[in-house]
Amino acid sequence: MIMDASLILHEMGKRARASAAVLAQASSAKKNEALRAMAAALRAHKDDILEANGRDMRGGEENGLGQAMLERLKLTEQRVEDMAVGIEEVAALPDPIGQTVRGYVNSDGLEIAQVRVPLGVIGVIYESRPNVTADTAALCLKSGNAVILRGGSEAMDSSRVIVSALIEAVSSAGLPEGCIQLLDVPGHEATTALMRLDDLDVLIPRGGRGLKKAVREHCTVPCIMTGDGVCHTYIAASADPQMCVPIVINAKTQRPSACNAMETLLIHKDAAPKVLPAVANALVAHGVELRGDAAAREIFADMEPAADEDWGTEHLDLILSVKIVNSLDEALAHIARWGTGHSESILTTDYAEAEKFLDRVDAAAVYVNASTRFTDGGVFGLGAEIGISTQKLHARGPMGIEQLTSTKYKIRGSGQIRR
Ligand SMILES: NC(=O)C1=CN([C@@H]2O[C@H](COP(=O)(O)OP(=O)(O)OC[C@H]3O[C@@H](n4cnc5c(N)ncnc54)[C@H](OP(=O)(O)O)[C@@H]3O)[C@@H](O)[C@H]2O)C=CC1
Ligand SMILES: N[C@@H](CCC(=O)OP(=O)(O)O)C(=O)O
Repeated sequence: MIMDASLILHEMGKRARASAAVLAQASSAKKNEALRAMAAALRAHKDDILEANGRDMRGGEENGLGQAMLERLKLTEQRVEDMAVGIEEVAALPDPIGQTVRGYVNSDGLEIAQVRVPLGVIGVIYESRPNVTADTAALCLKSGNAVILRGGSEAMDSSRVIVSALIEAVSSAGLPEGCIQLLDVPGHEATTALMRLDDLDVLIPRGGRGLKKAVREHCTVPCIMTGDGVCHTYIAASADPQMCVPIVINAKTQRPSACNAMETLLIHKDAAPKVLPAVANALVAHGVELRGDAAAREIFADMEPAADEDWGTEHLDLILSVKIVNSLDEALAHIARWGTGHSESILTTDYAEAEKFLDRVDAAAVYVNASTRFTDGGVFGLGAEIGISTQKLHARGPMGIEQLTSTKYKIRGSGQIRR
């Protein structure tokens, strides 16, 4: 299987590289034409896509996939339409390629322009969420990059039909079919081979800890990790009690399977007696299982004891760890110890405390008085996102089209030599 995947990928890499060269020179009008054709193709192939998704759903159910994961795998007519609209929104974004980031004349009289260019060939490994296939293909095409997609195995039928519709559209718009390719090989040997594909300019792995570990062990190409989220909400002593229930409920229950959902609630000891009962009752009413430390369980008895491993666990489900802390510093230390650098929030009315939290927490997105669920490319005004980077190099936080570009310097001289 290693040989098979590597051989297949070798050919895919060559096609992607050749297609990337064409795409890098394509006009904005041509790319937008292709994107609009991609949206139309999804609508035209809606029935095939839903049929394939039905097969994936049945497979998921047979294999015991949890409700949250099935919900994320499922497509409906509305979700296919949302995918098409999402691609049209990407088409409507300004083209980043060719933009001048900085332009100046240096002391030698050289005209120096730093301009945006595509990254080249991008590999994306992602979870079993079919809309990511369309979003990622659209973002890569708009930013002038060829992409090799490897979606989650539970969504493979859906991805296959979606990618085939997208390729048909790209080709009808006169761009090379190799701009968008699907690595349609099951098993982790295939994803591991993608991590080693020399033709990739960058790999974007989007997934949980198993994937992260595999990337650390096997990846030989530059990589932007969009990681798991052990996200916290800290209710400070001065928190506005009116805000606590809606924000906590939203952060935990609006989409528990998302990486930006809250996994641990920290509460200052002075706020806990007033706030915890209302918050905990609301969570239980929303079906959330609570796992608390001893102090939390003294205030709200309907909680399982939290084990040490709960603090580091991304449940991705209706399970929440709860801990009472003595100070902001203790909350910061807990987040530094157990957080994954994704999204963290403080609820407070104290300005100094809010600013300290914003400054000290080392995460991609740090919030005051808002739900961690907001960490999202669409919400942040990027159009869509290819993932939320939890690393610092090249890009951090939601990654849209600009984050899929690099720059180069164009220098225009008039005979200068360096002395
Ligand atoms: N920061 C972000 O932008 C995002 C983060 N996430 C995170 O993703 C996780 C949930 O996704 P989940 O369904 O668990 O997806 P996984 O992490 O299990 O899988 C994602 C992809 O990685 C592959 N993969 C998983 N493990 C390995 C491995 N050991 N070696 C090689 N390839 C591997 C999978 O292939 P296969 O399906 O064949 O197993 C799949 O294509 C959560 O932790 C969530 O927070 C999710 C979305 C966005
Ligand atoms: N940006 C996304 C979160 C990304 C994410 O976690 O996706 P998934 O793990 O597939 O549910 C959102 O909040 O909609």
